[in-house]
Amino acid sequence: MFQLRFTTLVEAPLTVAFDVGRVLGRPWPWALTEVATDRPHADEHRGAGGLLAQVRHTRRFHPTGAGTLVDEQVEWENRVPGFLGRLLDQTVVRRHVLGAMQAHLDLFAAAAQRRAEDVVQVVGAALVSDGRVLVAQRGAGPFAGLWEFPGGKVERGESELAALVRECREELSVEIAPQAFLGEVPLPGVVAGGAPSASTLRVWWGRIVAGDPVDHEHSELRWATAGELEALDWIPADRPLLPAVRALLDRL
Ligand SMILES: Nc1nc2c([nH]c(=O)n2[C@H]2C[C@H](O)[C@@H](COP(=O)(O)OP(=O)(O)OP(=O)(O)O)O2)c(=O)[nH]1
Repeated sequence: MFQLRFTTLVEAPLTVAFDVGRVLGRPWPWALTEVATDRPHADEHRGAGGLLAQVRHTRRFHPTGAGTLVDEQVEWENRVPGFLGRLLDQTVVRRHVLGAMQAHLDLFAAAAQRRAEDVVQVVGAALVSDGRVLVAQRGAGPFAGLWEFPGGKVERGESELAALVRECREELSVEIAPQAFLGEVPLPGVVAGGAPSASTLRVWWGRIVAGDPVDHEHSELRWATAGELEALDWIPADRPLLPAVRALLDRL
C-alpha cells in the first residue's frame, strides 16, 4: 500500500466542516463507496479505478480553538505490481494524488468557511474560580430546569471570543478573559431557525477578571466542584464536554 496524509485547518465548526466535506465528496474521477460514517467525527470511502486497484480514503475531524482540523489519509494499491509498480507510483500516481488533493482541499476550506457564515454557532464559558466552575440553570424554554454553561449565539460578523465576552457581560455582569478551548459538541436541535443539528456548541475555559456573577437570565447559578458536575441535570448535548471540564478543574 502507498499512502499520503493531509491535514487542513478549516475555519468552520465541526458539523459545517463535515457536511461540506460530504457534499464535495472525494477528488477522484471514479465514484468511491462510503463504507463508514460517524458524523461529525469521521468517514471512510473505498473504491478503485484507473491505475489504482484499490483506494481507501479516511477523514477525521478534530475541533480546535482555531476551527476544525481535518486529517485525511489516502492509501492505494497500483494495478502494476513490483518494481514497475513502484516506479509508476513515484513518477505518475503519487504526483497525481497530490495535485488532486491539494486542489480539492483549497476548495473544501473555502467552501466550509463560506458556509460557516450562514450557520449560527453557540459559545459557552466554563468560568473557573477556586477549583469550581460556574454552571447555570435555564429558567425558560425547551431546556427549562436543565443546567448549561453561560453563553449564547454568536452574532453575524462577530468573532466567537467577542461573543463569549459579550454574553458573560449581558448574562452575568462580569468581564471575562478567555483562556483555552475545551471542546465542541453538535447541537441536535434547531438553533436560530437553521437546519436541525447544523450548529455546534464550542466551550472555552474563562477567568473572571472583573465583577461578581449576578444572575440576569437563569433560574440559578452555582459554583460546582469537579465531583458535583456529573449529577447535575445537564442539557444532554453538553454531557460529552464534562470530562474536559473535570480534567481542567483537577489540573488547576
Ligand atoms: N448558552 C448555552 N446554550 C446551550 C448550551 N447547550 C445547549 O444545547 N445550548 C443551546 C440552547 C439554545 O438552543 C442555544 C443557545 O441559545 P441562547 O438562548 O442561550 O442564546 P442567546 O443568549 O444568544 O439568546 P437569544 O438571542 O435567543 O435571546 O444553544 C450551553 O451549555 N450553553
